[in-house]
Amino acid sequence: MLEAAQLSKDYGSFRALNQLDLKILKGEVFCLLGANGAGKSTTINLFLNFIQPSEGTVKINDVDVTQHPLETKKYIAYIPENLMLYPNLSGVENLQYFCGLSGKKYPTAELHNFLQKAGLKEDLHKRRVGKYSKGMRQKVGIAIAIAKQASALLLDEPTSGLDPKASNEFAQLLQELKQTDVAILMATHDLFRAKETGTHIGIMKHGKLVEKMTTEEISHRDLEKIYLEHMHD
Ligand SMILES: Nc1ncnc2c1ncn2[C@@H]1O[C@H](COP(=O)(O)OP(=O)(O)OP(=O)(O)O)[C@@H](O)[C@H]1O
Repeated sequence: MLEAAQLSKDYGSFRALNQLDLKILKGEVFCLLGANGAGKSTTINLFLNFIQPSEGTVKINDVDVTQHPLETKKYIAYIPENLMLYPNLSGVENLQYFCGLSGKKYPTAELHNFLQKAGLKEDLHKRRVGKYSKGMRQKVGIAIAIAKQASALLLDEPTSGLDPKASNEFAQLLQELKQTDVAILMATHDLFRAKETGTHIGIMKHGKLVEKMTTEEISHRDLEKIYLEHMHD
């Protein structure tokens, strides 16, 4: 579970995040929409303990991220816009390395199994990651999340720059992960994917969550309308 309560972040006199209240349960995919600079990455970075809150609390599985950063890091997997992997190592070697960092050691066959589950074709497993496309690298990120048995997944614009097929595949993987009781927070500019993939949608503006809804209760067209209305006023 991901939880923010009255969470704010100030940079000097500038408030980048303003009193965010948010709860994402296991099996939920919360898609955070908003213009550039709205505070989406700030929110994700607070969950990751990359930055410290100015006010309020941020918790993962009921554990305070600021007070217990090492413990909460064990629960989470993070896929940024450009996942940093080692270009000279293969997909399976990268996976092995990142599993090792989180204290997990798997037999090689198991590592291949995780990559397979993440949708990476077998002939790519042993190829240098430097030759991978962005979509393939993102799949290694998903494999890391699966191997780590992460209970929370944070994604910052993971599909930006992916072609529609790769983006669709990525969305399907998230659907599968959702079934495994992971709480997912994804910052995105893609309204279509947010509606398709998310269980919940939030719209952020000037650091404030100005709208929160379930994807069930809203059509694509209405979502776009509500989003644009917020961007114009
Ligand atoms: N280290 C920093 N120092 C000062 N201001 C910052 C810092 N990091 C972020 N900001 C400001 O905080 C605000 C929120 O930024 P944030 O990166 O969270 O936006 P975002 O919604 O993720 O945008 P994008 O869609 O462009 O990724 C922006 O105005 C940004 O300039």
